[in-house]
Amino acid sequence: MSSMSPTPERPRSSRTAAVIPAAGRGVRLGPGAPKALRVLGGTPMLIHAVRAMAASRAVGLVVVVAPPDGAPEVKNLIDAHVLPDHTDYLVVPGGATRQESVGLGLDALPEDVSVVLVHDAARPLVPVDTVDAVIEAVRAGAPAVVPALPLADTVKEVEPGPPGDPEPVLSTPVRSRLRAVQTPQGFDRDTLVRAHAEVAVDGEGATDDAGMVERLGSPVVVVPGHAEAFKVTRPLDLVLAEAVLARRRANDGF
Ligand SMILES: Nc1ccn([C@@H]2O[C@H](COP(=O)(O)OP(=O)(O)OP(=O)(O)O)[C@@H](O)[C@H]2O)c(=O)n1
Ligand SMILES: C[C@](O)(CO)[C@H](O)COP(=O)(O)O
Repeated sequence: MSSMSPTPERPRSSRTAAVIPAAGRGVRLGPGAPKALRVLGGTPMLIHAVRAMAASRAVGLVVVVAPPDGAPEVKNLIDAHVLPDHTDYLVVPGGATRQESVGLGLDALPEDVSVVLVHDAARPLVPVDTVDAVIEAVRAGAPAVVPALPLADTVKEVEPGPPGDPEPVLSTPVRSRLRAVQTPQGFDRDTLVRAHAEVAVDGEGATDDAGMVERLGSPVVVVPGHAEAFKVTRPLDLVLAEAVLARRRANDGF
């Protein structure tokens, strides 16, 4: 494990890098430290997410996008935790939206990276098999790959109104055609960089990176996601994450 300065280097061979947007505040999780720094099983969520990417032999570099004023703290945190020898990392400050933070992570990639994963720090428990399946699909030629799961709930499209008011239903999409999308999402680097440079997104920005690639007109494919790749968004998700981690530790015997 080693840290690098965020300057481009000359290409030597083609590497796969993971960009981890971790600059969010975690408003929906409630008051406390920035979400990525909250502890899960005694270890910050961000460290779980970094290790989940580094668990793949294919990932040679992890770029962590820290809260805008928290890059030194995040670098110290990662320095204090063990990562596999094959994994370099960089820490860069993030932006006001997830999209902006991912863009700042992409700007920091060295020249020799050709495949990029974008993985939410808020999905700390994604299994390595899911990471590898995404990378494999990109390496096999897909410019954009997303892990996703079928939905358990029926979904309604509504006309949004003021919070708490009844909202008229506009339609019920056919559930069997819907997928709930997770991360890591995997990309051919040039495609993702072009999407971030060319796709204009209004309002809050894009909710995921594959959506931006779709707007370019490039194909996006789905591979099977995993139940344990869920996003820690609300307090109940933390309870589930602690339970998953406790079960893993019991199974691993430590
Ligand atoms: N300005 C932002 C906002 C979000 N993220 C990251 O994007 C991922 C997914 O975002 P989300 O789960 O919505 O995190 P938060 O924005 O922190 O959550 P909330 O909307 O509840 O504040 C997280 O790893 C988060 O740290 C980021 O890097 N920069
Ligand atoms: C990228 C993502 O995790 C895919 O499901 C999701 O869209 C992030 O949304 P958030 O509101 O920024 O958590």
